[in-house]
Order: sequence, then structure tokens, then C-alpha cells
Amino acid sequence: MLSSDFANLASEAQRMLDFGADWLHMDIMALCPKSYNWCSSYRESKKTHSVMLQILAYLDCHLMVTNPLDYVEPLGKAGASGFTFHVEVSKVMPIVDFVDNWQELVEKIKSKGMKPGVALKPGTPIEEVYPLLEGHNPVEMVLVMTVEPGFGGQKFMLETMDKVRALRKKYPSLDIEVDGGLGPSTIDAAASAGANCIVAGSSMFGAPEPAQVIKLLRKSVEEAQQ
Ligand SMILES: O=C(CO)[C@@H](O)[C@H](O)COP(=O)(O)O
Repeated sequence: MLSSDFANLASEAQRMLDFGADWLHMDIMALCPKSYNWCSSYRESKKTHSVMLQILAYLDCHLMVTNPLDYVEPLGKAGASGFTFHVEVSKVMPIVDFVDNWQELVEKIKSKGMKPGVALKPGTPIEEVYPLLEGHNPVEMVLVMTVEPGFGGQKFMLETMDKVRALRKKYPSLDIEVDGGLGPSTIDAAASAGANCIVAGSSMFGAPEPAQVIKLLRKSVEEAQQ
């Protein structure tokens, strides 16, 4: 949704669902560069925001915030479906008993009926998310960022596919999401590495025929899974 027309968020969301998107990906940012556009829409335009959350669709929320725990309650109430927080919060926050408490965070996310996920930036080694995939309260999705988080329209970082491959090898049935620079020219690299959830921003909203783009992305993932 970061690539959509912010003045028409609800109709843009519906347009993408009509074209065949399975999920709506909502970027919720606090500290990333250029995040003010989405943040201001998110915070200031409460009315539009709640209209979006009323649409019956899977709302995949990517929390680029340092205090994910504070967002669990409000997003759960608002109707979010997926809640993906960043593994790097354990480094930027001094609270960092987070590393010990991530299970509590995951439990809270689940208790609000949301699917817990963990995201990592391009420079973060994949090994950092492994502890969150073990134990009795594991996350259910890993989001491998394929651009630096912050804004749409960036170039897909092919080198991040090593992380997707490693993750897929270790966790054959895990949901692995990729986000940033995904479109017809990069989908095969992501799908063949093992990604099965594809976030497409500017390649969708800027496409003359978004339905065709979705079909192509889906086909590439399905073929790679066979
Ligand atoms: O989270 C982000 C950027 O922080 C992404 O969701 C991008 O917004 C995807 O946009 P494109 O790279 O597909 O244009």
C-alpha cells in the first residue's frame, strides 16, 4: 500500500484485491527514512485507516518500529491479520531483554488473532532469526527484506537470495516473504530461491495491467514449488 495513491487508500486497496492480490501489505514505520508519508496517513487519517482495516482482506502488517509490543493491542483491535516485527529491534532498543522476551511478544500477537512474523534487513545475517523459529512459540513467517526498508521503487538486492535459500533449506514449509523491488524481472530469482509470499509495490501500482503482473508472480512461485 506504500506505493498506492494515499488520497484514495480504500479504493486502491479494493483495486488490488479485484486484480487478484491475496494480501494487502501495510508498511507501518516509525524511524525509517522517508516513512513520513505512510506514517502521516496512518496516524492522521484515522478515518481512512479504519476503512481499510474494515475491508475483508488479509492485512499483512510490517512493523518498522522499535517498540513492536506497543502496537500489538491497537493493531489487533483494528483488524490486522499478520504482525511482522524486525529482529533488529533487539539492537536498537536499550530494553533488550527483548531477545529473551520475544516469545512473550509472539504469544501476545497470537492472542490477538494475528500471525506472528519476523523481518530482517538486507545486512542482517539470516542466523539471527533462527532462534525465533525454534521453541514452543515460533514465528510463522520470515520476511527477508530485499531492499533497505524505508520507501518503494528501490532496486532488488539479488544477494539477499542467499538468505532465502538458506532459510528454505532449513525450514521447507515456512512462509518466506520477500519485499522490495519485486516484479516481473526479479520474481524468478526470488521464487527459485524459495520465497512464497511476494510483496509487489511499484511494479503493481505502476503497471498498466496489474492483474497480469499478479498472474505472472503467482505462476513463477507455483512453478518453483513444483
Ligand atoms: O517496505 C517496503 C519499503 O520499506 C516495501 O514494501 C516497498 O514499499 C515495496 O515497494 P517496491 O520496492 O515494490 O516498489
